Amino acid sequence: MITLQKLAKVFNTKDGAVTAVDDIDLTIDQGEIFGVIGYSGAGKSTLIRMLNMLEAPSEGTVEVAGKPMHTLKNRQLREARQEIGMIFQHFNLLWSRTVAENIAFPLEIKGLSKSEQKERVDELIKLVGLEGRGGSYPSQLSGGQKQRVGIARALANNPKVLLCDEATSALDPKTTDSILDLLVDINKKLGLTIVLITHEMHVIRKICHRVAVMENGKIVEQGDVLDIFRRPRQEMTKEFVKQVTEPEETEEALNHLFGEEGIGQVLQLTFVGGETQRPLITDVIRQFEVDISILQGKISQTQHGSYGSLYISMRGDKNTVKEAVDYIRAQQVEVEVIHGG
Ligand SMILES: Nc1ncnc2c1ncn2[C@@H]1O[C@H](COP(=O)(O)OP(=O)(O)OP(=O)(O)O)[C@@H](O)[C@H]1O
Repeated sequence: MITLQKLAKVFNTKDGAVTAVDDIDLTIDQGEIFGVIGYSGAGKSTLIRMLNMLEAPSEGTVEVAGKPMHTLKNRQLREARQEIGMIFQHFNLLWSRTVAENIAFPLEIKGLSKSEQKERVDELIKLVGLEGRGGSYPSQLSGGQKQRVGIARALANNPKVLLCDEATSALDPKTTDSILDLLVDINKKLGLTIVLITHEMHVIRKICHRVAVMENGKIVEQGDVLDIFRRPRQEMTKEFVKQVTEPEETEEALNHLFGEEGIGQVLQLTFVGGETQRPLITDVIRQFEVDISILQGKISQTQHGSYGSLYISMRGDKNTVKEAVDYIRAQQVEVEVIHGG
């Protein structure tokens, strides 16, 4: 559905050239929810804005829904853009227009009759759960409701692709989740391809099928969300995975524990899918002369199944501990020795 080849963007500023996107190759399949994660300045916004040519590439090609976007101009570009909806962090609504009038805006531009517009607006209002609010003005809505208007407007022309530029970054955690649920719902109902950019791994975990990690304009790692959680390779990816698997206070609490006598070896186990339900710890203590204390555990859900993260401390004879760790590794469970290795 989307193919990027050797895509690059260089901004020429007073202080010299800034390479925002650096030689990116990427393919996104139809019906996929694809996330791009990175810290501020990584180049995410520039990348997503090149998908609909809000930003023109310096080099490379962008193909969306079979159209070579980088070659199109004027009318052809306007037509191609109708296949690509977009939502923004700060909603970009028209404040002097009601909810219904905001949603109708792209339909007006397309030249639909008043009655056709009304019919489509009613459908969209229902789709995004804003029944009864069509006559309200944006200033009378909550942040979550404003983003629902943004989504309805972006979907008005039945696009094939929806681009989400930090669409939940201005919302509180509960509202974020309700908007993410809506995006999953729309993806399933309409078979829409969704590309989102974010700096929050929670967003990736909750709704994305695949993810790319961006740093300094490049994609440094990409893959299925579950695989990335299970085996992050790059330091940057590990940091993002920690946002979800390791609450902030964990590191502090563990560091405190490391100072205690007899803590033994502290291990982080990561397991996915059916493995999350295996009685692994029972197996280990039945087979090896080791003592295990569970320090912290968590199971999280992704679009492709669950994964768990468990911190344990293991004590016993050095060789036996090593054998027990090797045994756990042989069960397809990732083991990281984080203390006493
Ligand atoms: N119009 C512009 N002119 C000059 N430099 C720009 C422009 N837009 C972006 N940049 C630079 O390109 C780099 C990437 O910016 P970009 O906004 O794409 O990153 P980002 O990952 O989306 O970060 P953020 O979430 O903070 O927007 C930054 O160094 C930024 O300063």
